[in-house]
Amino acid sequence: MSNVAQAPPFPNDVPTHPLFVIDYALIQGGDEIERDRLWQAATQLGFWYLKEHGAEAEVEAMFNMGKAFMELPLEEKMAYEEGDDGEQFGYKAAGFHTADEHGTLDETEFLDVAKDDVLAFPAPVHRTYPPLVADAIPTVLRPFMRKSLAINHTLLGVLNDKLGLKEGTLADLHRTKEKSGCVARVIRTPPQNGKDKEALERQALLGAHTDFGSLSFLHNRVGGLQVLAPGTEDWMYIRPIPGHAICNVGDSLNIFSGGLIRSNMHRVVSPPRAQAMFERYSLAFFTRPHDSVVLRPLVPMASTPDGAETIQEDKGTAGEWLVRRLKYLRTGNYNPLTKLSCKGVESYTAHLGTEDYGKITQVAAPDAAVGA
Ligand SMILES: O=C(O)CCC(=O)C(=O)O
Ligand SMILES: [Fe+2]
Repeated sequence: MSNVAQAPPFPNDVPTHPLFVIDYALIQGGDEIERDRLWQAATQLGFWYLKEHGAEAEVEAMFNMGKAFMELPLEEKMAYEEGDDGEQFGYKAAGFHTADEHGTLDETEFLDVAKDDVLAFPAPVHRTYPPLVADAIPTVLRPFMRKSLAINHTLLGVLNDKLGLKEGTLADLHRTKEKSGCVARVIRTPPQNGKDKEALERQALLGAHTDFGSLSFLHNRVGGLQVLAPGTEDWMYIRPIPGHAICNVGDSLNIFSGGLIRSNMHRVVSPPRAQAMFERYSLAFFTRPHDSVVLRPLVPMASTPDGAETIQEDKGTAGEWLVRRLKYLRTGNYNPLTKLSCKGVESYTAHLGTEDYGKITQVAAPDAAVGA
């Protein structure tokens, strides 16, 4: 166990939302039942646990590198700040994203390292990184990314088949060699002690959002991640389970699937109870379509329960989608008086993705799910 996991275990008396547990070894072996369960998880909530993924050692090394980076002096990190133009790689300081439509500041720091920079290293594709991060590219970042990419591509292959798409269709929209927004992210939030209970329950440290790309491979050590399940109004914690990654679907895959595969709302709040007194670290790898891919449905569109079609037209390219979503999350583009960005576009709502499309499938209690 690394030194990022000092907090006590997630409490047993805090309500949590159950998730399917998908066994990656069975998926790799082509097990039909497990492939069906992955499809159910992806279409019902769009979140599942993944066990037997074989990336634990790489994840651990990433946490240790990420912690060393986060402990650098703020001014060193600020030299790599992502800025207000939709740049998605580098460092995002706390308070630089709005956490809600009122312009509340987020409390989350990111280290975002591009897949393209890691695979082409030492040649920079998008940007350079602090020496501590650059030095870790061959030994830490590259092994983590290679595993994450392989896992997400295997899962995409299953979803490709279940959608009835010609073999390789989704793979062809996520070509590793093309420039993309694929990124490894280390996430830190500060200890939350000293805040009153109500503030803790109310305040998002990372605002409610859907992910921008296709598949996210997430590693939580302490609580804080919450989902808003379809048909419900209460945010529910997801329980971190040792050795289990949390996988979730993002907007691009939701759009490709005509709304069938769900990109669900989630956020980060204070870890519960005694865990709140500790820093929270988490780690994600986001697989996103390459930048030039046009986001549009590839299968007939799903309908909402009242029959209304949800995804009407193409949404521009994956690259444009990312820039728009990131840019209008930036505090620097938010005007607290008019809620208009400096450039005269509605700011917070201008960043939104497929959050409105999530009313397609009713969530059923997953079988054999744990975490509740
Ligand atoms: O830290 C987490 O558990 C989730 C982070 C997240 O949702 C994101 O970075 O998109
Ligand atoms: Fe997310």
